[in-house]
Amino acid sequence: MSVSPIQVQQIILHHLKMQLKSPFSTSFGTMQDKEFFVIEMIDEDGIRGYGESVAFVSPWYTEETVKTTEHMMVDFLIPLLFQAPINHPDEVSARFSVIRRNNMAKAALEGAVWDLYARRQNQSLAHCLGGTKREIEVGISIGIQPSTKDLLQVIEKSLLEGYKRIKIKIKPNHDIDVLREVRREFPHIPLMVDANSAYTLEDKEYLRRFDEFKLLMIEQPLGHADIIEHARLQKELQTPICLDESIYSLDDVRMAVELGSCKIINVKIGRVGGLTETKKINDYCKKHEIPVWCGGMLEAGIGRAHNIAVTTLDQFILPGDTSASNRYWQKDIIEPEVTMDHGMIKVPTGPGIGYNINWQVLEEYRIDRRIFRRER
Ligand SMILES: O=C(O)CCC(=O)c1ccccc1C(=O)O
Ligand SMILES: [Mg+2]
Repeated sequence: MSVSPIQVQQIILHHLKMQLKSPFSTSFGTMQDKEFFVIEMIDEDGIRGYGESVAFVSPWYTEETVKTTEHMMVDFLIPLLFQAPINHPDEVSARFSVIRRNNMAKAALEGAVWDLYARRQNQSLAHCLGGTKREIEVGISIGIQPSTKDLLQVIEKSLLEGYKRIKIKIKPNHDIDVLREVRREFPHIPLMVDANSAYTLEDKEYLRRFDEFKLLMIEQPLGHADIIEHARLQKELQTPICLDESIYSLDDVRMAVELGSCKIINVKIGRVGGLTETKKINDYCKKHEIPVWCGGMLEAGIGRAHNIAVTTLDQFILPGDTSASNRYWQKDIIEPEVTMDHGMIKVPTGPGIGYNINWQVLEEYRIDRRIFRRER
């Protein structure tokens, strides 16, 4: 165990490209694979911490991309980390605050600092964050399927596998008819929808019809940056609105809660800029009795492990999108892989993220590697 400051000596960016087991479709389009960086961070004692970037190749979900992530890390954020020792990972977001936004780039590096810190303490990341759960509940996010028949089959299979709640992606002309059939087949399952910003306030009357399906929530129906119109919509809906794309920070959460724009928050570590900001959102939402859950970005094992750790925080009271490794991957880059049993994932207790890197698999998927050293 070490209480001395962390001096980051070396950062290696492993650029990976992994094929999804099956394509994932949303209101924006279809993804066949995931490209991202594994961040390997090494301190003076040779102890290593790992992070994973979550931005996609194209900026459909947020403005960040794989390329902007690399640019931000290489030209701005990594130099800031080398500049001075870090007493505690909570300092990293403050140090990064001289750079505007680019939250996913920041979170990827900050995640590696947290893992490194936890490993130096010989404690689990979940413990270092203040999380207490020993296992977490797992929901599934099901992409838009070729037909409703396919969707019903995927739902059936997911229920048999034990998932605790079902989320389906919707878009205009692929919503109420689909929901009617899903509810006919599965009248009582915990069900929610995610629109990824596919509607506008002009659809208000139409969206009110969703209330009859007794959904747990409707995720991000309106504009990706909108807070005001979601507040107008929430007043008209019984179904709770959950914000995803609109939430970049604790300040956004505060505005949304104060204006009544949503009743539930989806937190993605990358979108809000890291684990420290996630902790703050957890604490604020606890005080204001707003349920929180952890969203997913089709992460490989390292990102998945960070999601598991953060879901152990006390206000993460709804099942999230973080599933087992085999939900998306033929082979994951960690060992052991993340597994699910009866809709639950056991939180690892080993140091840091609690999983080891499977280097053989990682190297199979690696398309590039860049090494950065601190100048003395
Ligand atoms: O299973 C996952 O990792 C999350 C799936 C998902 O819903 C999603 C996947 C990619 C981009 C955005 C979203 C979303 O939550 O809106
Ligand atoms: Mg979403």
